[in-house]
This record gives sequence, structure tokens and C-alpha cells, in this order.
Amino acid sequence: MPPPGLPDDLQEFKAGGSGEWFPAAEIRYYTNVFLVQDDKLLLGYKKRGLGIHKYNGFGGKVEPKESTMDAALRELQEEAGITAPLIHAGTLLFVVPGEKWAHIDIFRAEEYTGTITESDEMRPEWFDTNNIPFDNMWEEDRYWLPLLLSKQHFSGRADFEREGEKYSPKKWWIGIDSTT
Ligand SMILES: COc1nc(N)nc2c1ncn2[C@H]1C[C@H](O)[C@@H](COP(=O)(O)OP(=O)(O)OP(=O)(O)O)O1
Repeated sequence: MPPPGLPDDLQEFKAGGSGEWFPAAEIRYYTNVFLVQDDKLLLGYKKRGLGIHKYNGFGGKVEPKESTMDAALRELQEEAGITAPLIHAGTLLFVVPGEKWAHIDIFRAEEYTGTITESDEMRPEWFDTNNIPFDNMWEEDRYWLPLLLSKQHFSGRADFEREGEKYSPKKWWIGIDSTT
């Protein structure tokens, strides 16, 4: 059974952790874009802000009056210097008690135009898809990134405990959209 905040018609893929889901809170919207070409995945090493020193896709906050797609394209241009046709790959909710829920629309791209360029925020780097640096990424990425790579549309939720800048996963649930 999917946790609160996710659609009902999902097939469980991975779940773990323990305890109760944290209560509902206001939502803040983010985007995240992953470029996949053949057996290579483009990630960015985050140089500042949330997730500093971790590898992640390229993305950030959706600005007021901006569509999610427009926000994803803007962040990809700002952070990696490229533009790309984006495919919606999935949606994730990240929950930390006392903070707004992070609703992240995740996109996949398979081609791009422009020159991949380091920015103030991200240092782009290609990885083999069989050698993704999960130990230096957000912990729950290892559960859903295989679905992005296999083109299965997903939704998930992960609740974290926070101590200072350390986020520890408490409970997570990832499902595959039954229509894919
Ligand atoms: C907690 O789990 C998370 N996992 C993953 N994989 N990605 C996450 C998680 N929490 C946040 N993110 C993503 C969402 C965004 O792509 C970035 C954070 O965006 P940021 O705060 O840097 O937003 P910007 O608008 O770029 O920030 P500035 O205001 O500094 O430009 O991380």
C-alpha cells in the first residue's frame, strides 16, 4: 500500500525502514534532470547548498508561475550549460519533520544540445551506468535510479531524520506506475 502523498495505483518496488510516516506539511516543488546516453549517466557534483558534496541530477526549485518543465530546462541550462528534450521519469517526495515536503519531478534526457559546462553550483561528470557513485549520493537514490535507467515510470517517498546537515533515511517506499 503506497504511503500518504502517493497515488494508490502503484506496484511496490522497494520499501524499507521503520516507524510511522511523518505528518503532512506544505509542499515545495523541485526538479531533477538525469542525462543518459548509451551506458553513461551524467551527474553533477554539487558545490554548494542542499546536497553539497553529493552527486545528483541537475535541478532546483520551481519558481512561482513557472511550469515544472520550464524549471527543469532552466536549471539544466544554468547548472550544466545544455538544453535537452526531457521525458518525465518519476516523482519523489522527500520529507523531513518540521520542514516543507520536497516534491521532486525527475526527468530523463537521452540527447542534448550545447556544451556541457561546469557552473558555480555543479561540476558535471559522466559515469558508467554499472558504476554509479551511490555511496556519494542521497541514500535513497540507489532504490529508484535503476527505474529511471530502465524507463519504468515511478513514484516514491522517503522520510528522513535530520541532525544539523546530516539526513538519515527513516522509512522509504518506491513504486512503479502500473500503467508502464
Ligand atoms: C533528500 O533527498 C533528495 N534526494 C535527491 N536525489 N535529490 C534531492 C533530495 N532533496 C533535494 N534534492 C534535489 C532537488 C534539487 O534538484 C536539488 C536542490 O535544489 P537547490 O536547493 O540547490 O535549488 P536551487 O534552486 O538550485 O538553489 P539556489 O537557490 O541555491 O539556486 O536537490
